[in-house]
Amino acid sequence: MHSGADIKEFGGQMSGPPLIPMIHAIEAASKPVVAAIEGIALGGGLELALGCHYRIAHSKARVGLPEVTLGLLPGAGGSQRLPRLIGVPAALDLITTGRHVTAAEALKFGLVDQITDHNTVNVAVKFAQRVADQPLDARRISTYPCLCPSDVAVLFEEVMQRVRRTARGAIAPIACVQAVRAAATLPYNQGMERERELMATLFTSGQARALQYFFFAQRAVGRWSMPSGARWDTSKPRPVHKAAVIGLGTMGRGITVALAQAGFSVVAVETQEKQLMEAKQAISGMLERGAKRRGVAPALDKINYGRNIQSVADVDLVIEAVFEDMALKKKVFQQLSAVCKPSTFLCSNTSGLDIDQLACQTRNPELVVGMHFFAPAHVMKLLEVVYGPKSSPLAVATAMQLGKKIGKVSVAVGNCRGFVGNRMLKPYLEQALFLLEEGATPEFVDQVLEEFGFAMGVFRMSDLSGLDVGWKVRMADGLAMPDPTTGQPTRLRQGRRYSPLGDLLCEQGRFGQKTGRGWYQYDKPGSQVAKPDPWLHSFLDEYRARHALVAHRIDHQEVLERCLYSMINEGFRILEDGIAAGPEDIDVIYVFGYSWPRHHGGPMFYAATVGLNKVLERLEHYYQAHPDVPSLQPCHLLRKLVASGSPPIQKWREVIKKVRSQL
Ligand SMILES: CCC/C=C/C(=O)SCCNC(=O)CCNC(=O)[C@H](O)C(C)(C)COP(=O)([O-])OP(=O)([O-])OC[C@H]1O[C@@H](n2cnc3c(N)ncnc32)[C@H](O)[C@@H]1OP(=O)([O-])[O-]
Repeated sequence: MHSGADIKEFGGQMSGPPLIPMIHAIEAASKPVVAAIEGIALGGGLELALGCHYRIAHSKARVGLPEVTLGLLPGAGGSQRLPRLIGVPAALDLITTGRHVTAAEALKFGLVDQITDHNTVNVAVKFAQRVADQPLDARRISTYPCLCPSDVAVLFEEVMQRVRRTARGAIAPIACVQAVRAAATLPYNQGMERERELMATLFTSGQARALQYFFFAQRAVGRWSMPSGARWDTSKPRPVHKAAVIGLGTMGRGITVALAQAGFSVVAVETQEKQLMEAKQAISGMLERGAKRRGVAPALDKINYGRNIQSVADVDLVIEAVFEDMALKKKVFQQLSAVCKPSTFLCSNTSGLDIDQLACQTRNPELVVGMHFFAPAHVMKLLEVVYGPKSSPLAVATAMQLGKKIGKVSVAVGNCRGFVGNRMLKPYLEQALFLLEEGATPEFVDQVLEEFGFAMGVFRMSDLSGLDVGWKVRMADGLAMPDPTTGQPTRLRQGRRYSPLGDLLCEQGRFGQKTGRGWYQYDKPGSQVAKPDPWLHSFLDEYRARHALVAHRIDHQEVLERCLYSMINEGFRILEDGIAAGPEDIDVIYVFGYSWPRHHGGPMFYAATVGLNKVLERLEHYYQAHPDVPSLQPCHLLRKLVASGSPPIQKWREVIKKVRSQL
């Protein structure tokens, strides 16, 4: 088993002998060298095997060149040998995606010479004896010509365009294509030189550091802790065999599919007949499509549908996914508490409501936690597991383990409005609206955010998810209403600046893609092609005139700083309040749940990269200009970190601990 270089050593002194000369020496050896691959051979591990004359893999082995996921390329000859061995198209696929392949697939590619179910080393020794007297000249991959399709220039052009489109500003996938192009067009030695130059650029890039940080952050979130001192390693989960989902709207359907696909028996309850029929059809379709993609049988028989909440009496865990309305959810929790076994965990898929209020409706509030999925729930990797003041470590451990079993990256977070993800989204969305009021257009704001690396800018995203969702929440909060004295929308609510722009669009029936109009216009309802809307531009002009707002030129820097730094500032408040245990939790939530570009590490890592003093200074600047926007006021923890000399992100927890103990 060889998982490649020790990622902690990147950027510092690497231990052990230099890999490239060692691989060259193996390849140049006059005796045959056979690599026996068991478990995994990734990165440098596979590059070493590519220097050998033959490769034998166990049938359960996996191989791959995952360097691109760490912001690098296979820099020990991998980018030059792999295309020579398996051809340019297959090598481009493996190197630009970093995906792991099974032994069977590796054999199909010609990456390994033989696979075995027996002891790999024994088989490799026998193999070596068999080939001992065969000439090695034809086994040294660096001497192979690179197998290219005749239209290789067109192929590289197409791949480069596709990679640029999907890389969202990440440089490693592009460098990977350039390195493979060098293999296809240059002699081996020159190709190696090009690989070295490209690797040197990547090695010192901030993106590689961000991706390597993120590798460890993903693993760090599994080591959760609660302010009570409960921890992942001292809290045992209870096994869950049978689960239930209550409410089969979009979220409930996705959650049911995720559970069934992972092998859980699911009781899926929907009280409305028509909705239940539609849900059954939709869930079966999702399961069948997923099974076809994975080449397995659809898990249709794992689900029992029902209209009656009584049918969940014997399940181990329930996930409530009814409409986002506190009164309704409270009622459901009262019913569940009466119907279920006393030991059943009761979880809510709320995206921001108070878990404690729900827990208070039940006999066993310690068994209540939030399980906040992201749409579409069977696809999106993120799960926020939300503990309230009464939630037991057992309930948190069980929800975290269930998340893992259904393939989610689960992050344990505290209970507050919006939890971590949606709480941080609020100032970000708010700033985007303020920027429109002050002179920007939705297209410009989105362009800046998409250039930064978000899959979608804030306004395109809002059109996709539907403007009416937030409108209903703001109405319930008493925000989205005209001023009772004037009947006019006001720009001040509850003592702070408020933008009613989203509410005004909803009043016009502009709910986004589904109505064919939102921040953009669409050819027809449901279309995904967003086009700038002249109506919206005149509407903004009129709005500014009505409120005596003078449009000013807003540049790229202002959009980025106001949207991102206000969100980051909220992230520091979340850390200060103990809602997230550390910056890694926030960063993992943002990358997996909100399409934050992974090559920027996550919002908190990005703040560290920009420099905490710069973030502080710019927030102070904007807060001075907008004193009625509290989210721009730099929080105590940020000031404290800057005053402590802006320690590296790995040391923030020490400062956070001090700040929390002073509160
Ligand atoms: C010039 C040429 C240089 C060569 C470059 C390369 O080789 S680039 C290629 C570089 N290689 C890669 O990109 C491979 C990266 N690794 C993987 O993809 C997966 O770990 C796995 C598939 C090997 C095992 O998955 P799994 O779910 O069974 O296990 P898990 O993921 O939970 O890990 C268990 C523990 O091991 C830790 N750890 C693991 N690998 C490394 C590492 N390389 N380094 C350091 N640490 C590593 C991991 O952090 C965790 O520690 P914790 O949190 O317990 O303290």
